[in-house]
Amino acid sequence: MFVLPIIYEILKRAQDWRLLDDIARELGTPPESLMRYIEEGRARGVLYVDRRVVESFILTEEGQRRVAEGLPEYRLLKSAVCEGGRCVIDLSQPEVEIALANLAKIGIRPKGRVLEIDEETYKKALAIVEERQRFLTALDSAPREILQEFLRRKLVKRVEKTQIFIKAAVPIDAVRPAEVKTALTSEDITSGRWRDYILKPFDLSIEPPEYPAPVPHFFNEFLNYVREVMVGLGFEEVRGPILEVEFWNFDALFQAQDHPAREIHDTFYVEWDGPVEQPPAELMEAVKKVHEEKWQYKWDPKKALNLVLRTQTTATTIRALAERGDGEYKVFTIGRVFRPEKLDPKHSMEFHQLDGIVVGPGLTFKHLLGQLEQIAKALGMDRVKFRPAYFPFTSPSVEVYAEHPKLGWVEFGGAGIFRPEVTEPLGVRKSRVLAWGWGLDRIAMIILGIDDIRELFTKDLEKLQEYYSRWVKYRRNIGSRGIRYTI
Ligand SMILES: N[C@@H](Cc1ccccc1)C(=O)O
Repeated sequence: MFVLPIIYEILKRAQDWRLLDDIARELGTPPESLMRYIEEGRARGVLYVDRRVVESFILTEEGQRRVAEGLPEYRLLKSAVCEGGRCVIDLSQPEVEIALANLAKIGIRPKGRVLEIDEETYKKALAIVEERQRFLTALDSAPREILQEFLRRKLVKRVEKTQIFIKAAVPIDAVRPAEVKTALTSEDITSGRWRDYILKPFDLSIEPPEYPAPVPHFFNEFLNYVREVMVGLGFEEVRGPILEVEFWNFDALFQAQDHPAREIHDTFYVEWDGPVEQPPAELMEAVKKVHEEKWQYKWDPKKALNLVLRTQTTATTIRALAERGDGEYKVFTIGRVFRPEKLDPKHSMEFHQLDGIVVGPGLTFKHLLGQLEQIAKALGMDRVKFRPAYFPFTSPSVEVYAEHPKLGWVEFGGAGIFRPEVTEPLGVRKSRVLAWGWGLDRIAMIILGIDDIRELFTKDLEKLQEYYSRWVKYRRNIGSRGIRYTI
């Protein structure tokens, strides 16, 4: 069995019953600091613990004073002047009454104003008194009658003390000291060495240190600004779940169930056997029909109800479209999305998107580009480029790029007009739907000149300050910039 190294040290010394205080002294630690290990050893069944209440004596304040100054009778005897076999003590001294009362008990009494005794008697008396003085500093070894006397004189008081005795419950070769770990490496796990470690449990009751946020978080400020811009342009905000059914994340967007983006490497699938929110039955039916007709495969309603971490906030705008149907309106959503990407300066498995739709009859591709231009301008992006692209749910489709001061042209989102295969099952027939999804992390990197996506989540206070001041400067300049774009 593996035990903490300190417990091992204790067990080694406690093969027989031992007083904890003695072991603590050997280990050079105060006994109190061993208590939690004693408890742990007991809980793990490697240690017996026996508590005994014993009486013990400690000095009173008076007792402490007498240790420092000497007992009155001791001081009196020490002031003797001995000559020619006789010892004489002057009695005009402080506390002489107490001293004499105690000397009387050992048969020494004055005659008149001086105390005069033969040297032999003096030496005997001094020996008795010296011993008493010594026992005052060694109460543990003092004989009973001396303690009684100290008690009577209120030099000591009786207290009860718990003594802890311990004894190993296992032979020492049945245990081995183990390393204590607060974190495991992948090496620890693959080699199986983790079995030999003792894992320190997290104590969730401990308050974390307070985060002295010197400035608001620039990325939060940026997200709020994007929200303001969208509302300012006449869009209404909608929200949707992060834990989404495949139906809204993929099926309603005409992404075939065998589309590569739905394979495990691109999506975090969530295991869940409980109930999920059911999309309307006639909608499921309509989506099934269009998938089977156009993509030529057997659509599986069960698969559509699997849970995923949403991979795109288009899942949320398509919900809004299904709810509101035909008409004239503009909605947007801002939220987190998740994809199993390899973390690098431009990719993270968790990022933020701004998705928007503009719904209305007679909308065209030009309207879309105009709308995107307007938003890009409001966010202060100098130049954007559009490139033809493919998304299963839009046609025509574009990718949108902007120039990063260091990384060059960076793609930050997609856009297009929803295909009839997307809109018709939702009952949207008279209107066309302009749609886009932009990566907000990338946009923040572009406008603030940050060249690694991980920096958006830095904990370095100086950097947070630096990025915040860049953001403040940037915001001040937005509006005085123009936008040029090429198609
Ligand atoms: N959802 C797409 C972006 C997009 C949204 C809407 C229309 C076209 C493209 C993505 O995440 O890549």
